[in-house]
Amino acid sequence: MSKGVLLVNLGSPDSTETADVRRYLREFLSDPRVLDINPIQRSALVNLIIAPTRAPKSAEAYKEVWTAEGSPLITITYRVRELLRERLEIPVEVGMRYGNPSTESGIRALLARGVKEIFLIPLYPHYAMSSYETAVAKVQDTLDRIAPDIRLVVQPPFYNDPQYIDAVLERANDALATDPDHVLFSFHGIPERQVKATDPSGCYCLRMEKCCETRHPAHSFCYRHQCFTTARMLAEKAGLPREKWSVSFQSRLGRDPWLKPYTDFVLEELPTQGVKRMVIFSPAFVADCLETIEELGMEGKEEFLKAGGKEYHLVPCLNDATPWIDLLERFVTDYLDGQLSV
Ligand SMILES: C=CC1=C(C)c2cc3[nH]c(cc4nc(cc5[nH]c(cc1n2)c(C)c5CCC(=O)O)C(CCC(=O)O)=C4C)c(C)c3C=C
Ligand SMILES: [Fe+2]
Ligand SMILES: [Fe+2]
Repeated sequence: MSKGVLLVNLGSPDSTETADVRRYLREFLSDPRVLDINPIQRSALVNLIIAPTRAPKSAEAYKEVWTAEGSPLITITYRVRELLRERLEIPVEVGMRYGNPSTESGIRALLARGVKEIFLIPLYPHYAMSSYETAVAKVQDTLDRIAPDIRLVVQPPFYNDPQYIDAVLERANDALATDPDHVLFSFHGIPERQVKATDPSGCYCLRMEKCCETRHPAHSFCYRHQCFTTARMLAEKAGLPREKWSVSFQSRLGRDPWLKPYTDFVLEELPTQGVKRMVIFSPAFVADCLETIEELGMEGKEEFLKAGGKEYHLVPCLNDATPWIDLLERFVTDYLDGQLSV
């Protein structure tokens, strides 16, 4: 059977024009897996509050990171596609969950090559309904609509894959060589209620103390547990003593409680605890994007320095680094060798 690979990431606006950013935010935040509230409230919130007020602010932020080629997230994902194509004999396409190139265009490009089975790699190491789950659902829904006979096989989250851990650490050699006082692992946040919503037992995650540190089947879907595991594995592999590293969650939106501690608060607090030199990782993102370049690289750095910090080193994402391409290639060869079931 003819097989092909689809890489799916989050997506960016088409340009930094406010109208394009507004269109992108509307599509993104109308997703019930992102704003998981009553549909009438969601529509009111998106159309009456977020689209008018957030779009101009986000457009300014996007201007800070935009390059001559466009959005970093999109151009990096295209480079990854090219590098994978050089190594594989089966077609490789890209589709974004929101915006362009759309998920559907990626699928149609594979269908045009005669592909009958798609191997989907959601470009997220961790499971969250607002990232991994919605990417899989979008691909499945699109296939049901335009090509119901096509089979779909999905790469599971790889947050604890030793090869992913090594690939992330390889990006940190220069930063860690600065002998930091503290290392912060900052993950994209999600609302606490979404951790509870994806708990299949309905009674475990965030409902008891240390839930994420004790073994439990719910952890196949627990973003918080998976982030903690990635951070612990990175810290252990880097030989960091326990008191020299911590985890935080960034990019919250709205007033509901999100996973804590919040990165911006931690960055202001660390200098008051004697931390002058720090290194910050963002292991939830495989490609540099608005949330790493602007939020951590610019805003976060300013917050830390203003609070009395002296040195701040942001570890670049995996981007198009060879160990990451090696890992993606391994995912595909494992799939082709039949090590993943449909
Ligand atoms: C790591 C995976 C991501 C999760 C989980 C996630 C959850 C999540 N995000 C928002 C709201 C926004 N996120 C925005 C940007 C953005 N988010 C991710 C990844 C995850 N989001 C990425 C890679 C990016 C950058 C995209 C780019 O073009 O570079 C934005 C847009 C920018 C802004 O206005 O801040 C919003 C909005 C929610 C509400 C959420 C979970 C519920
Ligand atoms: Fe996000
Ligand atoms: Fe948990």
